[in-house]
Amino acid sequence: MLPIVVEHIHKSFGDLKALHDISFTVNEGELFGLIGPDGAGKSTLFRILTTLLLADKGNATVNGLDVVKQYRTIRREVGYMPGRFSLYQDLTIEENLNFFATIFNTTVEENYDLIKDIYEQIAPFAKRPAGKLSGGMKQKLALCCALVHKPKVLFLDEPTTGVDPVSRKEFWDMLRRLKTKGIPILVSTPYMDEAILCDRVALMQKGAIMQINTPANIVAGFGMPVWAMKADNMYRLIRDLRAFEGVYSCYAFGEYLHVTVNTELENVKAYLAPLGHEGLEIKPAKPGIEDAFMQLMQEQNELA
Ligand SMILES: Nc1ncnc2c1ncn2[C@@H]1O[C@H](COP(=O)(O)OP(=O)(O)OP(=O)(O)O)[C@@H](O)[C@H]1O
Repeated sequence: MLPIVVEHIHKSFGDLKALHDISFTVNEGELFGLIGPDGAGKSTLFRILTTLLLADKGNATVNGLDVVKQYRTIRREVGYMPGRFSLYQDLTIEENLNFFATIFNTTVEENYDLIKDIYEQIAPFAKRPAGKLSGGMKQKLALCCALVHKPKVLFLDEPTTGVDPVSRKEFWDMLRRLKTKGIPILVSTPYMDEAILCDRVALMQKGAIMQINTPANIVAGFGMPVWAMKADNMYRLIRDLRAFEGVYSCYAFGEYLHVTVNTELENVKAYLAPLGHEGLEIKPAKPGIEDAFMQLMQEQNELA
């Protein structure tokens, strides 16, 4: 039995198609990522799978249970960390955790082995109200609360959004450790650097899945050379490159632009030369998952 099966799910809000024909499966023990920008439909899908929202069309099962007919059992069996902070701000760390344990008819002690690693990091602040914790600590507490009843499947909706880079890294280290305990995890993120930490990912945009694969296969399937470019005036460089028909895609990547071209590179250089860009640098770049994602987004936009 697969932990998550999604078949042809559709969901609209008025005229807006939030999800369009979404299908995928999550395997036993898998860390599966839904990757996409704001508005891609990730939270809507989480809400359908955690039985908080009904799809217009399509079927889905979680741990073999139908999200419509068996919603009560699913609610008992899954852990869900919603995108927005879900804890009680006035309750302390300890009180929040005990509260979540109680509503699932269990105790913190009963499943302590599962949360021990994470809880120990916030235990020194056990008496502090959740509202007074840093973003990274809130996120650890929210994860403990989602795990306290030993869920059979874990849903984490944008757990690292708005969290500092160090806490983001720590969080992903925690997820890798959780994975070794065999809990299948569906996690969403808008951050591409987190995509590569998943076993498989679905790249989403505007309510549709563009590709599902392992991060390595997605990168391997990227068929174009990528050029890293920079100049003193990056704003003008990006504007000039995007205005040139020989440039296929161009977007900011760290301190460089990542550029793909549908002409010889020499033609791009010849186009830029008279424009007088100071400090212009052009060098080959190694394609990453961001490049694959941008290419897929562009292809989808061209089809639309
Ligand atoms: N209850 C609702 N009523 C109307 N529109 C909605 C509702 N919920 C979501 N939407 C719209 O559906 C689309 C998908 O939203 P969703 O929250 O699922 O995206 P997301 O990928 O999770 O991004 P975000 O990080 O912004 O939440 C967006 O355009 C959003 O405005």
